[in-house]
Amino acid sequence: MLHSPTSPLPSGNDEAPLPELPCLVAEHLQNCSTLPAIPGVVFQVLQASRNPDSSLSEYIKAIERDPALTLRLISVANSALHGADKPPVSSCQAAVNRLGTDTTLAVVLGFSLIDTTKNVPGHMHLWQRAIIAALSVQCLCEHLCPAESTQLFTLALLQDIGMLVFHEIDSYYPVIVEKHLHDHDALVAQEKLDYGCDHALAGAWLSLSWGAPVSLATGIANSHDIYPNSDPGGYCLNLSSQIAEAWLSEEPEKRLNDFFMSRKPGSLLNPELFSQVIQQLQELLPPMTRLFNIIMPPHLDAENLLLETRQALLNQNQRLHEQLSAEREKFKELERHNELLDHQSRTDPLTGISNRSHLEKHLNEFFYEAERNDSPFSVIFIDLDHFKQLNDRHGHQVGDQVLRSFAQLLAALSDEHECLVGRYGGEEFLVLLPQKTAAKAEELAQSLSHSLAKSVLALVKGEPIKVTASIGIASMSDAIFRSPLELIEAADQGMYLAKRRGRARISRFMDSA
Ligand SMILES: Nc1nc2c(ncn2[C@@H]2O[C@H](COP(=O)(O)OP(=O)(O)OP(=O)(O)O)[C@@H](O)[C@H]2O)c(=O)[nH]1
Repeated sequence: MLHSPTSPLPSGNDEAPLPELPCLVAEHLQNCSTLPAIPGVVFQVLQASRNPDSSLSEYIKAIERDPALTLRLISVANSALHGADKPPVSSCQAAVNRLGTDTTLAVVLGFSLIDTTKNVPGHMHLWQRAIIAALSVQCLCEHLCPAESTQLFTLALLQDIGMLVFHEIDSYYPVIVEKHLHDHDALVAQEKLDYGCDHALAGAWLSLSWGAPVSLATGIANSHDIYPNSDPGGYCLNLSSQIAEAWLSEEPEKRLNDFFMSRKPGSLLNPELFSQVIQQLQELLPPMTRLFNIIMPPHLDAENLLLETRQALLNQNQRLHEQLSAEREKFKELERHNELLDHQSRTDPLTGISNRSHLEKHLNEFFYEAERNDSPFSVIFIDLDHFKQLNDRHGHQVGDQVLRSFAQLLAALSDEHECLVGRYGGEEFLVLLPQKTAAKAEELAQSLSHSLAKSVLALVKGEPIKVTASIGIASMSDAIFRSPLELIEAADQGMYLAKRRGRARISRFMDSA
């Protein structure tokens, strides 16, 4: 961006924290004789507003020089916007007192600018937008940030005055405005492309050139910024622009409804506030447009709009509710699926009891816990006898059935005693007995042998199939085991001893030593 060759600022404003204007705009602002001239009265009000030491009487003295302006200011002070529930004022002093300096300045500037520009093609829309935005921001601020209300009223009313500059610079500008009449963001983007800055910055410098306070100029410059919920003043300003744009669109009810429905979750604009703002605007707009001498923007069917908004809200809530239920169902489904995966990762598919990796995980846990606490921990290693023969004689399917039935016996055992049972591989099974001594493990092994002896594990053509098992037992107290694997190997050795001794029996690792 080029530096402006000659600053449009009156002396004393050099410290204004504004970005520089592009050369083209700065030159026009400096030299353009057709830009709206500020009447002497307004100039004096501006002077007073720039001086922090000015008293209200200086505003009043300046305004009283123009009886017509004084009358209009009194009317504003008595309007529904400022004078509702208050006794009417009849003097300039009382009006300025009621309105405060910010609003007085806005109204005085507004009157003068509107009077001088309203007959220029395209300008009426600008002022209608300004009035709707100013009234909206005032209504919103009353509820969300009353302390900022008057300042933001001024800002909203004057935020688009920079458009007057572009109207003077470029005879094609009215076409651009017309093209983007209902899309302010698109207009701003086009201005930046064509002139190197938007009308907010041009308006800020224009206001400074008239002698407006730096705070007002900065506010105008930043009026297109997007403000978060946490900055209620800025947020109200954003909302007011959107309301004004929707109000002046071709389908105001629909656009306002869409605008409300598209607000972000957690927005400060709740349904009650929205309906209050729309109703207040309906009441305030006619007298205000009369006061400012501008054409009344289209009248809305507010009742219908609010009905539609309420209905849309209900539909939205219903949709949200349905979405939430669907998501909950999806989540439950996912949970079920995860549970299934978890179960599958722990379970031996043939027998339905714990698989080897699950056994090993717990073996580690029990082993190190016993080691740490010097507490008992025993392991039972079971190998079904002559299983190859069984498979060979009756087939694999019968073998599978036997494995499943044996696993059920083991599972019943784990229900009775605090232990973990699982298939270690092939026809080998493990029982892990945390907190159990070798003697307890032996008791349990015997009980298993007895129930195995009584159990029919499969039927082949009505013939009962029974099996025996060789069982080995190892316990933490049997030796110094350096790892969980060494304890399992010891139980395995016990099992082999049982095999060597003739199968269908129980042997302890201790006996093999
Ligand atoms: N049906 C079936 N058989 C299996 C399965 N896994 C391993 N086997 C069989 O189990 C048999 C184990 O045979 P061996 O290791 O020789 O042992 P054994 O025949 O039981 O003899 P001993 O252990 O000495 O009593 C093999 O024939 C394997 O094919 C399985 O999932 N289903």
